[in-house]
Amino acid sequence: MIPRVLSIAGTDPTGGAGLHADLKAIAAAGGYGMGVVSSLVVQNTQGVQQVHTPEPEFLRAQLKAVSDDVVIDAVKIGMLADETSTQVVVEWLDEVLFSTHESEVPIIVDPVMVASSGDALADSVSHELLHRASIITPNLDELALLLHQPPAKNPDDMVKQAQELAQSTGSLVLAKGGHLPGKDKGNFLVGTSSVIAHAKSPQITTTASHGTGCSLSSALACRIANGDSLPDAVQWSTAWVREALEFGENLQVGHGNGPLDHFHRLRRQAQFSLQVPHSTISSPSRRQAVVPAAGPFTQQLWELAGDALDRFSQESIVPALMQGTLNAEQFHFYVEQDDYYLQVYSSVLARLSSLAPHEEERKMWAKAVTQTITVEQEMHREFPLPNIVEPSPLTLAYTDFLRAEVASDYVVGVAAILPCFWLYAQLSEYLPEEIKDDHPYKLWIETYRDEEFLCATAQALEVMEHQLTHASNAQREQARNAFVRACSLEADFFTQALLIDPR
Ligand SMILES: Nc1ncnc2c1ncn2[C@@H]1O[C@H](COP(=O)(O)OP(=O)(O)O)[C@@H](O)[C@H]1O
Ligand SMILES: Cc1ncc(COP(=O)(O)O)c(N)n1
Repeated sequence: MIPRVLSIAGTDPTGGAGLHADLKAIAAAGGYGMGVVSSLVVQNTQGVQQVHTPEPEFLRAQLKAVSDDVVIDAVKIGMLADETSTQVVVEWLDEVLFSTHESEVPIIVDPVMVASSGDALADSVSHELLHRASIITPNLDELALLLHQPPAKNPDDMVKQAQELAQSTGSLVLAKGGHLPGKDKGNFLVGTSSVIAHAKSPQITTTASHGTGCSLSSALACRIANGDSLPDAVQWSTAWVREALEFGENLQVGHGNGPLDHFHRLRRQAQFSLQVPHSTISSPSRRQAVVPAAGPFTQQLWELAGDALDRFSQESIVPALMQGTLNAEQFHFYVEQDDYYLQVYSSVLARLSSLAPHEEERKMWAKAVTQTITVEQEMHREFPLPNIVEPSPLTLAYTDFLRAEVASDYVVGVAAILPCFWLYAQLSEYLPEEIKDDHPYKLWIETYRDEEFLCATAQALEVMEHQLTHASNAQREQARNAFVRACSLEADFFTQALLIDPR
């Protein structure tokens, strides 16, 4: 079922806040958005210029038009400019929504009073409305205003105030930490006596903050209507808003505080590289290899890795992994897939060892098998993994590809396995200079400095160079193709975790 979510809110002709933001947020959260206009607001990213609030009958008629026709799975209420508008909504909730809908419809009230530009949008939010909310989503200042107290200065005080509001209204309160000092801008879902959920939102420095609160509460309404548990819905919407905030400036909308990129995640998912044919290499790599090529043949391969390396370093999990901001669920997925991959990878290395024409090469591949098994055992010690990992379609495509290439020809097999050494070795280039102790992936990324692995990569490159020097032209062509395909799969392998909806 696709949740049908109604937003009752004011407008923003620049599309970043109010009803416009709500509809985008609902769509991004997987729902069908509907909108009843409470006030027409002349505003842009720099501020509010005028507010026109239609007659109460007009608001009533809009609400009736929706509820006469559509089953509503959740309601998000934003700006209500005056007491009369609030009264109309309260009556509609009591007389229509609560009486005609069999199951309880979640009502998320965002007590909008002041726009992020500092302009007033409503004088107050009536307790009559707050009492009817399932969840109220005030920011720091709104929470303080509702309680007639000064704004909280730290998360603990914010939670205490949220608890007070929950007690006086009987509703849950999502206290939003966007304006808290400190590095975490996360949110707390609070009941009368306890914290039900906390979702972290590590600070992003951006001017694209217009409509953050509207978007968060709409996404929350939609995820609850979707059937998510409350903690899951809070996690999902907080992580999604943060991502939309992170990429908002790219939209280049307006000269003030611009909007979030509500559809950044969908855009990223749509760009997933499996759609790009492997043969379209547009930018030969000019970057320095951490482990240098072993001669002209491997140098040519390095240049062919250009596109994949760009994706690997910019669009995969690598940047977030290095910064420590990668979502835990995405990291876990990556580690699981890596575990499956390594099992197949070690069997492919073993096969190369059995095919190698010289004793030295046989020993080298066999040593790589042992190293891989050791890494895998360590992974199992450090990170709890299920006994049987289900490979994703992409992981399976990569591992099946390696199995097929190694079965066709030794030289081609070496070319297919090479990106796993070479691109992986490149990871040490992206390591932060200092990995702080509170970096959540410290243990993991420190292994990227492993000298033994860099040494094994140099040896694999020697083998490749030697084999290509003595190969036929047909074999070289096949080997190049296998290498480019494997580079692309390696980059995809590091990108696929981002396709998961993080919470
Ligand atoms: N600078 C930021 N870095 C990370 N997350 C942020 C930032 N600003 C806002 N958020 C997220 O957006 C949510 C809503 O923002 P907030 O400013 O608190 O609300 P409002 O837009 O109503 O003033 C925050 O609770 C937080 O989850
Ligand atoms: C119609 C309308 N509703 C709400 C806001 C608040 O926006 P923000 O989420 O940035 O506080 C706004 N600027 N306009």
